[in-house]
Amino acid sequence: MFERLEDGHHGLSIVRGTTPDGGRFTVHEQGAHITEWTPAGEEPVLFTSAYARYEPRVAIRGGIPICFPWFANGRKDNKSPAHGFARLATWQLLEGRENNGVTTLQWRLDPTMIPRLDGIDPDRNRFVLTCTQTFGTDLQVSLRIHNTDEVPLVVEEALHTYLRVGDVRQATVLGLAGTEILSRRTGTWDTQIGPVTFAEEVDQIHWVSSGVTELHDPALGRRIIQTATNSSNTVVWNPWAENAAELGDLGDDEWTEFVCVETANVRNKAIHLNPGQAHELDLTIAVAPL
Ligand SMILES: O=P(O)(O)OC[C@H]1O[C@@H](O)[C@H](O)[C@@H](O)[C@@H]1O
Repeated sequence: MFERLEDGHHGLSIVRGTTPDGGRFTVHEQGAHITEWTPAGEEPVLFTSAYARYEPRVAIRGGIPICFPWFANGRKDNKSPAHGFARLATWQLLEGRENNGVTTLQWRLDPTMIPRLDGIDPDRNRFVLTCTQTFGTDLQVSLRIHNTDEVPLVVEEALHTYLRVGDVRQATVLGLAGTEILSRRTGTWDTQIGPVTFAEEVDQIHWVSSGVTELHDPALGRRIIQTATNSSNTVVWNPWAENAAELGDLGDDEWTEFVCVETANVRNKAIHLNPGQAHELDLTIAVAPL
């Protein structure tokens, strides 16, 4: 069961629903942004800040922001807003349906739907972005970009998943050993040895070949398994205490409660599409006991 609530949450429109087994989800139309997913019998899987701002054209801290058509400030570090405009735009709900205990929502965005885009991205191409979200015992998210222009299109993208943990200091991310890493803090390259652990700020882009990561969370006694298809990068981020204190939309202690493990195609792995071509990025999130 789901319902669309116009101005349903601090003046923003949302789709909110439950699955027959008792799972819950919320999606904000701004950004087609999943802000809650709680499968039946589980703690919430996604972290959303208690201090998140819910205002038109302001990014929501938590959940799954969709970063598009650039990541951070873009490949040349000269774009704003950070992480592109898709997370600030109001998407159109194309369809919602329920089938065999799962709910599927399909969203659409094209550049004509974004106010004042000329000031943000004067060089944009025409494209259609579709996001399909399926809520059941797993969560599936597909992001499809279709180049509807007559010239090639190059875009970066990320599903910037904020995963909720009991205590980041005990958490580890497996599945990235041996990958090349670019530190966004220092700009240096390295190779990941063993699992990613957290003892200070972590902000790094991995170049991956396998699409499977596992976040181990001893404090909540669970694993969050993410399986990605057509993704060449995984970004791992936790701001740690000092940086968190500078983020007005994050509580001073909330940095302990999440790890971002982001499914992405960025930098030299940006998506190149000829006219008429399409690309689909797929992610499945599942939870299991540790
Ligand atoms: O504050 P924002 O724009 O949502 O970005 C949050 C973080 O997103 C991560 O993906 C970046 O690697 C970090 O550098 C950044 O700080």
